[in-house]
Amino acid sequence: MSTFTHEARQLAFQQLDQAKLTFAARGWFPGTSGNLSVKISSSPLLVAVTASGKDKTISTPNDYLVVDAENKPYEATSLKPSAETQIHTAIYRNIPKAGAVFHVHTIANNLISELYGDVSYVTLRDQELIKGLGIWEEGAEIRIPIVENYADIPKLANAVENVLDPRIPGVLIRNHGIYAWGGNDFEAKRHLESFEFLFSYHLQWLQVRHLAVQA
Ligand SMILES: CSC[C@@H](O)[C@@H](O)C(=O)COP(=O)(O)O
Ligand SMILES: [Zn+2]
Repeated sequence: MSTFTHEARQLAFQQLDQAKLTFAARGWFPGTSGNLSVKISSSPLLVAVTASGKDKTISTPNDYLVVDAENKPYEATSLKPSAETQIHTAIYRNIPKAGAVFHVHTIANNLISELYGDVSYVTLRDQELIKGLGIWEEGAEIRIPIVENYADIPKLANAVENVLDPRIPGVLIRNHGIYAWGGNDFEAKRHLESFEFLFSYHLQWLQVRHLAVQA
């Protein structure tokens, strides 16, 4: 017997579609990259996730499916779950309050991950948008973990799992992209947008500062 209703599945698919088209309009899914998920049940863990290799700038009736805790389709389907589904389920397993996980490849998140990859984290401070991550303390400083981009997905998922920090809703994968999450789709989107703003600001700040020193 199914542990969720048809309506719950449809709502999750709609939320994924809305997030997908919004991010696609910003060019956040180059070359079919990126994947998104929304949790539909905690016990057992069941997750609505993007199908692998799809053009994420368009909507079709075959873009999403439901997977279980073993990353296998929960219902009969010809669709293949995202190749990186295991990273999503690792996050849900370790962060029980996570309700949605969004992954995008952007120039800004790739540059930041390479710039600070050798130290395995990037530190950001003195930015209003840190509040967008749900961190409201005065003068907050955040450390976003960075893991190496292992081709072996179980190894990559394990690396992500090992650096999860419940205070920081994101992990960078070096020269690959970011995984960001939140209690629901709205919060995961806010976190992802905040991270991307912080990364772009930081990169532009480094450039402007460099030019100012030269002048
Ligand atoms: C086509 S490049 C990107 C992929 O290798 C992967 O990193 C990615 O984000 C998308 O994989 P997918 O299987 O479509 O979810
Ligand atoms: Zn990816």
